[in-house]
Amino acid sequence: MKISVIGCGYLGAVHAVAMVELGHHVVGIDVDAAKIAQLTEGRPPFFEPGLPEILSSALATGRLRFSTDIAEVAGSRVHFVAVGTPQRDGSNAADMTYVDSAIDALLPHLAPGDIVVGKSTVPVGSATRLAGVLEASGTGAVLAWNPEFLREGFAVLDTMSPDRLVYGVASGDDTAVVALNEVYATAIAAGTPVVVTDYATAELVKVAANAFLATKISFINAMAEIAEVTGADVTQLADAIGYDSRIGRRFLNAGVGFGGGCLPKDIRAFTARAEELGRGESVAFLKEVDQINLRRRQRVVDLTVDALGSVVNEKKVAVLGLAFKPHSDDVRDSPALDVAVKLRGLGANVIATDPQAIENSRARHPQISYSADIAETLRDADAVVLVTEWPEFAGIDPVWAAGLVRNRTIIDGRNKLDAAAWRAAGWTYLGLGRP
Ligand SMILES: NC(=O)c1ccc[n+]([C@@H]2O[C@H](COP(=O)([O-])OP(=O)(O)OC[C@H]3O[C@@H](n4cnc5c(N)ncnc54)[C@H](O)[C@@H]3O)[C@@H](O)[C@H]2O)c1
Ligand SMILES: O=c1ccn([C@@H]2O[C@H](COP(=O)(O)OP(=O)(O)O[C@H]3O[C@H](CO)[C@@H](O)[C@H](O)[C@H]3O)[C@@H](O)[C@H]2O)c(=O)[nH]1
Repeated sequence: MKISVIGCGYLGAVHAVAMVELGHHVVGIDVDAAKIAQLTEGRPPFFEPGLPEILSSALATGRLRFSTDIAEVAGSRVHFVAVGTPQRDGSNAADMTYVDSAIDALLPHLAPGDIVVGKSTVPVGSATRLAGVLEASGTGAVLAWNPEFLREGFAVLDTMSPDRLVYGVASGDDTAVVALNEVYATAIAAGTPVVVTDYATAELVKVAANAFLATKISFINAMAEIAEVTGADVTQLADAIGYDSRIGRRFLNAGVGFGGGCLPKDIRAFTARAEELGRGESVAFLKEVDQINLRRRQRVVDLTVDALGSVVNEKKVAVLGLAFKPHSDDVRDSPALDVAVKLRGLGANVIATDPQAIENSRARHPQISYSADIAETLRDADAVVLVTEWPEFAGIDPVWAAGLVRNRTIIDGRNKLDAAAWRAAGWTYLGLGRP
């Protein structure tokens, strides 16, 4: 099938390439000429494990091309819209301007029978409004909403083998269902469940899933706050409640909290949309989820300041991690980068390292010092803070690290280190929600 993908960021680039792997012909469109040039040369504009390999093999098939010219979508039957929906400036709501302009740009190039498929995460009600725009255009194209659930760091795997597929379609619209079943034929044949529903349910499935995940993380972080005043150990608590299969152990890792380009902005946009709908109270708890999450960042900062004896100025703090999670270079709303920025703001001499996220961090926060070298980062540090649990950091030998720093204090913002081993090497080890 001939497919277009509008928006080639973290979601769209992976989606475009994966669709070629599934046997389709794909054109990827983006307004960012530099991104399109890199993709055309086979260089992903961001770090995603496995993407360089499948991008090269997809380009080699001759069935993948990238362009800034939206007219090149002509001839495609299915048009995926994967542009950003970031938090709007000065508000919690989602910024829909990129989706709106992508749809407007598509209109002149659509033909009867074309399917426009939204993948971006949008406020509930958007698809109905956009279906109206398509209908009024007289192009004969129809709209479906097919939210995406991929995780960064596992984006290729999640796109090729999703847990489920959700299609939001207009009542009685079989054409979109048939077309999407053809697009995802390989995954469906492998047993991926398909939920065919209305627009509103599809839109809500996406934000409800992220709201649930964010709530689960803030729940365990709330328990960490209680553990901190009672001497309990939140990691053992998580293990013990996680054995209950109704609860499950996944997403119960207490620490510096969630970040990224999805969970934080999606729970805020959901709250804003519910308020617009007059149902703010139904999801008011998500504001608490957000607050608990942000308090954890401050907790790491406070622990570090205490460890420095409250005199932060000119003290050297080594920050291990900048990306919002391992296996990603994404620093959007990253708790790790936020902690580094806050400590720098208090006057500390912050030096931070990350296997992939230094460039993105430097572009946003040049006031911080960066090093690609772990030893250089640790050398003469007055305190060490681990905020992204890259395997490179979890594997640091505490005896080796002890020989580099000025003061052996480590704040483990992800509860990933072996506390006993670090203490045995002479370190003051401070976890979150752990005695
Ligand atoms: N990143 C993820 O893991 C993920 C997963 C599921 C859903 N989502 C959702 O997918 C959407 C995209 O997220 P992302 O992380 O890929 O964002 P992103 O910022 O990485 O990518 C968006 C891309 O769209 C391009 N763009 C903007 N306007 C355009 C236009 N009019 N025409 C063509 N291209 C345009 C931008 O230049 C950019 O490259 C968001 O709604 C997000 O919530 C993201
Ligand atoms: O127990 C946990 C699990 C995760 N996190 C943090 O939560 C954030 C989000 O992690 P994750 O959900 O793995 O990353 P994303 O790539 O942002 O994926 C989420 O957001 C995407 C965009 O909407 C969805 O598609 C995915 O299904 C959803 O998991 C990261 O900062 C993690 O460090 C924790 O603090 N504790």
